[in-house]
Amino acid sequence: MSILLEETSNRLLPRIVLIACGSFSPPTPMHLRMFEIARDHFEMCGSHKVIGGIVSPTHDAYGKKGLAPGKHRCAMVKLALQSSSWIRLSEWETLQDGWSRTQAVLQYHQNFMNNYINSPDLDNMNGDDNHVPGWLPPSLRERRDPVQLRLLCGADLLESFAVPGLWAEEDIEDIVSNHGLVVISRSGSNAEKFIFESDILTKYQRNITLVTNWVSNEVSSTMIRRLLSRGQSVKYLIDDLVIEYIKQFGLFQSKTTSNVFCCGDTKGSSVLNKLLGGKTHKKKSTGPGQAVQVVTTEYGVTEVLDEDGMKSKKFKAADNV
Ligand SMILES: Nc1ncnc2c1ncn2[C@@H]1O[C@H](COP(=O)(O)OP(=O)(O)OP(=O)(O)O)[C@@H](O)[C@H]1O
Ligand SMILES: NC(=O)c1ccc[n+]([C@@H]2O[C@H](COP(=O)(O)O)[C@@H](O)[C@H]2O)c1
Repeated sequence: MSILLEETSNRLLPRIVLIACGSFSPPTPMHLRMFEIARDHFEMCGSHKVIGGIVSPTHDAYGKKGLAPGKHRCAMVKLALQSSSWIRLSEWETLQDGWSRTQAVLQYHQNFMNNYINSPDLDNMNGDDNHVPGWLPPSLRERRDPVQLRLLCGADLLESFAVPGLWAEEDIEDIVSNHGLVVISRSGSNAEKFIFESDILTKYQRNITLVTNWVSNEVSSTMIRRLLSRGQSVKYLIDDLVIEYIKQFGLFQSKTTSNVFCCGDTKGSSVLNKLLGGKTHKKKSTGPGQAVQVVTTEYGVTEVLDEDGMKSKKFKAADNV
């Protein structure tokens, strides 16, 4: 809703900021479309004012196969966001010592925004460090009322809540009760059914916004990596600037070449160090990202697929959540 509309309707809408957590290896147009679809939804409902969007790439230690180094993923997200006036990159996760749980990511960004809104003296907000991070929505201090940070995700991420051992129950509860979820539909997933089968999600259903994406686009990072690894074109599937960057740094190349920059891979590290100006990146392959793709195949039955689409686990969605 425009400021004018908001003013004429004589009420200030509660403000929200959307944050998408993921691998973004590489970022695809759908990662960013999620934000536009969600903002349109809130604007059309007239229920909230979306004042910013944050893309937060996960740490290298997440350990998912195909994860390019954080520095490259952040650079690609920045390029993909060049044409956006309101979605911004947060490098915070990638700069931590290890992988951060999504609940901790939300808490960090939420606390930072709360402090920023309430800080009487902007410059002293971070103590000695006056740096205001680039991910902060510029209009944050235009009003002093609180801003809620909501987790924006595709329905497959919601369904990953049921992967045994992947998410702590208290984290799920904290995310849905204190922040809220905005879930974009994705083919192969059934978010409504998934919520119905989960007691926690049903309890906090009012904090979960399901948005139907009527113009679905099944381009995924996995598909892009697959085409690239086969030396095939990805033009018109992802941003030209991102394609240029991938070419320039030789990312996602075929496993038979020497510079494969996947997590856990040690062969490409010397080439990688050169490209990164001699900096050594810690690479652990033991993070929770081993469960890479979650697909609901029939009502209530969820499959966890590995990178090559091989079925590795099959379970009832409600078993875990
Ligand atoms: N086509 C899509 N439709 C809806 N949501 C999507 C789509 N692609 C990605 N997302 C969402 O974007 C977020 C970040 O996802 P992620 O980086 O894992 O993308 P991905 O393309 O699914 O990656 P990968 O193929 O490596 O598993 C997740 O919440 C995911 O659900
Ligand atoms: N317990 C948790 O907080 C938890 C578990 C698994 C994945 N995640 C996050 O969800 C996102 C999933 O990304 P992918 O869909 O690329 O695997 C990542 O940002 C990852 O850090 C969080």
